[in-house]
Amino acid sequence: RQCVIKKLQERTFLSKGLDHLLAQLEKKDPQNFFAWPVTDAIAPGYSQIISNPMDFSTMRQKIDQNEYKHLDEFIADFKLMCENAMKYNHAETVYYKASKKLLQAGLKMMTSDKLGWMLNLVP
Ligand SMILES: COc1ccc(Br)cc1-c1nc(N)nc2[nH]cnc12
Repeated sequence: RQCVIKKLQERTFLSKGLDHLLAQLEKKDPQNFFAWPVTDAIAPGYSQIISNPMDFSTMRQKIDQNEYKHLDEFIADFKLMCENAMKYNHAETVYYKASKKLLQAGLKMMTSDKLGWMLNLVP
């Protein structure tokens, strides 16, 4: 019973931390390019080129549904989201440049040692 309570506490602890990280990352996307899924209407042929789409609203859903067991799963979705934009868009576009900048700033924030406490939560 105690271990169940402990697991639940750890889980809310992790999701609180991920909530905070997501909010920090969203602030780094002022044009809201990454707030919602990219549609084929916005980007012709996107769904044929990008097989695993990702965006901040989907990451929010996954936090709320406890789908992230570890910080590195959250980081992997963030990287996927940025890499998708760099795959579909050419290097001189505003989207490619915004995603490169977001990726660098986001990883710098998330891989700093002060986040070590989140890395081993919820085994
Ligand atoms: C949700 O996406 C958008 C929303 C509004 C506007 Br304007 C552009 C995009 C968008 N466009 C393209 N070509 N590539 C992307 N990668 C991530 N965002 C995008």
